[in-house]
Amino acid sequence: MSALNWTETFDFLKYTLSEGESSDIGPADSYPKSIQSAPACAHLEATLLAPGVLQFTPNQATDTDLILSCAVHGNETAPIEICNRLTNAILAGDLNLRVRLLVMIGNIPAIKAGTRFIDENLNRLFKPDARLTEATNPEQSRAIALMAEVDRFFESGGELNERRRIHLDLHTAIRGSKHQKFAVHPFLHGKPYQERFIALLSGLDCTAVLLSHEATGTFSYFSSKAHGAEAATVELGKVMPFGENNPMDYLLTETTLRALLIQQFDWQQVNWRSALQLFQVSRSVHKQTEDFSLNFADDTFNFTQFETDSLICQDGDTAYTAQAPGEAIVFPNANVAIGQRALLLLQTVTEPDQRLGFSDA
Ligand SMILES: O=C(O)CCC(=O)N[C@@H](CCC(=O)O)C(=O)O
Ligand SMILES: [Zn+2]
Repeated sequence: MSALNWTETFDFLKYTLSEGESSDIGPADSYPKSIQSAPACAHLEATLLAPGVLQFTPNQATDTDLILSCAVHGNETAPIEICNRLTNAILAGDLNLRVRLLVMIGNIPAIKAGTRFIDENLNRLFKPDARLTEATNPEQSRAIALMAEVDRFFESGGELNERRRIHLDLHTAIRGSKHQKFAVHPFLHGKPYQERFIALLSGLDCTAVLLSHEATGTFSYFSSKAHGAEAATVELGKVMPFGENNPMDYLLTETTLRALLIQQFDWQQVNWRSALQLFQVSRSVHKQTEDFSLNFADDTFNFTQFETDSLICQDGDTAYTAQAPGEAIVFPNANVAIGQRALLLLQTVTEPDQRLGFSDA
């Protein structure tokens, strides 16, 4: 294994973005690389497994395998900054890690380009039951590599019944939201929800959780379905350029992430029932024609509700109207490719315990 010497100026994000552009970090194919001489290396191993993929393994026994991923969409900068701060803090010895941790920076070329993706939306390519095996563009090859890293990380941690597996895939939303921070919980195919995980999402400052109604190609769905991980797409505010995110907006989120990393997060202290609204995804609208339009203004917030029978969007000859009182929109985007999801429709869940299935907890 090749080695990389940590110095006080080491910065995980800068290192990842400068790879291939600087002669002092070695060729891009010299993986894995063990990080040496960091203050934290006295009590953990830090190994760069691939560009933007860094595993921390504490020397002492752990019972949790945690994945923190960001930049699955390249222009969603706040999560990248959060993951970078946490990673640098661990290496500098400022955070006493007590879980196995895999940090993943998703779409590196898209970060450099300042765009959501280069050729294709990476967060539609993680299909556990119809896996990509050959790539025809950068996102497809990255999806194949990231899925292999997730497989290896969870499988090498130990059996699912002996470990807690968590994957938090951190994003930001394109438009403003009535809930500044919220999470999308993957479809569980009838398996039970975990109250401790809903409480964790609340602890991360999410005030809404959307329960998916179907299989998808998202990164969090992959970890949930293929590895039984407690997983979610966590939306942390709105897309902003690097440097324009206010760290104060992420104080609670980051405090909870730090607590999770040092095994000090106590989910039973979180009053999620009063802090969090639950939504069921009722419909997923996929764009079918170039003649697709949204029937509301560009600055309409996520979670805006529509009156029954009012027009939400039009796709060629098909009109989508609100089917129940208070049906709400999230992630509307008329500019997606044909066949891709153009928006989700939501119903408010009035009996969260009943819907989540742990009313006796
Ligand atoms: O704001 C938007 O329109 C998109 C924000 C975003 O990237 N959301 C994720 C959600 C993934 C999920 O449904 O779990 C995405 O669209 O990939
Ligand atoms: Zn995103």
